[in-house]
Amino acid sequence: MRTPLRNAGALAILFWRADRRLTLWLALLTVVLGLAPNATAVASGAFVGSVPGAVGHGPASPAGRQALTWLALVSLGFLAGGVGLAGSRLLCELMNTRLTQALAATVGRAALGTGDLTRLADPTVTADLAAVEEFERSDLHLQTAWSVRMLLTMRTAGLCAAGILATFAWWAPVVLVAGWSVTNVASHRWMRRGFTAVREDSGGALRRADYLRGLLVDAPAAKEIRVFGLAGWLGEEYTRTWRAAMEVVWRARRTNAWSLVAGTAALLACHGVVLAALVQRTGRGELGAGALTVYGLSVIGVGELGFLGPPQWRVARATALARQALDLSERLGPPPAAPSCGPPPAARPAVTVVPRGPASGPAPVEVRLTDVSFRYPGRPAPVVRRLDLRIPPGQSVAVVGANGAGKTTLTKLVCGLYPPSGGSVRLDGADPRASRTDGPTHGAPGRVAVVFQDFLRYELSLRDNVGLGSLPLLHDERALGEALRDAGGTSLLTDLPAGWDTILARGYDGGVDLSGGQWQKVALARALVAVRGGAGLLILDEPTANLDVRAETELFDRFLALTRDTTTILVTHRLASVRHVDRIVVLSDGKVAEDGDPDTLLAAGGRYARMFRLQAERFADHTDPADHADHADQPGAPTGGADA
Ligand SMILES: Nc1ncnc2c1ncn2[C@@H]1O[C@H](COP(=O)(O)OP(=O)(O)OP(=O)(O)O)[C@@H](O)[C@H]1O
Repeated sequence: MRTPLRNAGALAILFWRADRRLTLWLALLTVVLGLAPNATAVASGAFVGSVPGAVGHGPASPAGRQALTWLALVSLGFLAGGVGLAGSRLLCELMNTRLTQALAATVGRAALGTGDLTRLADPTVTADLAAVEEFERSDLHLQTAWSVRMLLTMRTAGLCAAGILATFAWWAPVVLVAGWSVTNVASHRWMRRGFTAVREDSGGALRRADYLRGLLVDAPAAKEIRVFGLAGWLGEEYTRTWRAAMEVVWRARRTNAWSLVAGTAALLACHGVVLAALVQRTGRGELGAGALTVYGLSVIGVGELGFLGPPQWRVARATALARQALDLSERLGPPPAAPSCGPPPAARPAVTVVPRGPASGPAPVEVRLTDVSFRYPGRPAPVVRRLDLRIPPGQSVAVVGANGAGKTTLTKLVCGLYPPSGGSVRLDGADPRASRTDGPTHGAPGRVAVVFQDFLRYELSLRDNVGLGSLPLLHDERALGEALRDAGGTSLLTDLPAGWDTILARGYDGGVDLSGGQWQKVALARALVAVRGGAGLLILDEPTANLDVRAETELFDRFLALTRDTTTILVTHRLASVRHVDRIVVLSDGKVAEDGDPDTLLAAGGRYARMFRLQAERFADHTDPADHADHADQPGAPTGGADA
């Protein structure tokens, strides 16, 4: 019993958070609509009781007028019920919109509120987030307010009917409620087994089935699936997985069907006892036609106390989800902590901070990692081991190393996306995970701009895709245009049908998808906008994989020139592309293997020099590795890794 009550409490909190006034109005309407049918039943009984007198003495007689008054009250009761229903439908629609927003805000803020990604990697959190998201995507949540209102109205009406029936015999409502309770418990048990099976036994399989179905219908997956001829296999795999998941639910329900039968039999028996008593006392002349009508309607009315149907199931699901959503927000910590790198989330409030323009230039950030170790949650071995690195403000550093050396992990730690397992990461002396939610800098642009390998491709306009680097510059077309130009994407603006307003995704009116290289330019432009907006540290983590090495070199050089006053970290495995950085850091096995300026490292003949020569010598018929190092990406070619 505690769990349903806790869940109901969670939904009540969500209602309250969503809109207090609307909640109060709905509560009032719920009570009125619950009382109305009982008042109508009493008026009906009185009308039936007054009919013989009215027939005997005529409609103009006092008895006739009394009958007509009762009839008018019955009609009024029906009318009030109808109007109340229409009104509550309207309020419920409004409430659902507010609830959707409250739920999204609760879960969204909770997810964003995590200063780092550690807890988001927790499988239980992922499962809860997926469940809430699935609920939001389903039609169910659009019926939540209506279902809650309906269920509470039913229960109010049932309670009122029980009170009326108690005036016939105190035990009558008790017997009926007992009958309904047995049925209720039996049905609840049957339902719960189904839900438990979904959540605990087949939740993973259902998510997998959902993922497989997504692969079948999602546009981005369509290319590979068609080329590899996977559609048939995927279709079968989806059906098999879904059936296997549902079989668990069906089995749970089949094996518990006996409880439904027993519950129904108990309910029939209890009704039989009360109806028999009513008939008996009517037969003895103790009850008139009016009283029989009222009590008969009350017997039916008490059913509202225990009736199980779609509203109850929907409310059960909504309350459970509300609990999950609140649990999530409690577990994930206090919202909202602004992420410390990358473009700020679109939902962040408008900023009041005056952005630093390019004229003054953003103050470059000092990066300092002291004795940093890091292990991914659930992974036994550390990926970064006791690493020390100081990057003075304004320096440009290339981080190089073999696949899996820990380059991306290092950038994530610098961004504060994960807390180090040991040691400390400081940007200008501050923890990059520190929240910026208080004080006048609330919503200020991040001090770190980053473009990851798997940067975000927002299904939004070109303007948003570029401008989200710094919200204050979102509508500054000049700044956005310059950033796009500097990222080499000016032609995009002229080629796209609606210019800045073109949605960068198919499936929207006039929407256009971009090529991989074009997307990279957009992402780079976004980072440049962030730098204009005040980011003093720019990290490019191989976002240039789609470019050949010459284009990558040109781009890096252009970026280094553009961001001369910004601390810059470039991650790449093509050493020729980063010849013009101030400093090279070679990572190997999560540690700094070599550190120095490119010329010194090359002259020293160590690991970096070997890597550089290997990449160059592989194409010995050419003299400049920059001309050819892109071929190093070919199968079998050295990756430029420290162990190459
Ligand atoms: N989210 C994660 N969870 C668990 N392990 C991870 C995660 N991300 C990376 N790793 C592991 O950490 C190690 C370092 O990965 P990282 O991506 O930092 O290497 P990298 O040097 O950037 O490699 P590449 O050049 O291939 O991009 C790898 O062994 C990888 O499998």
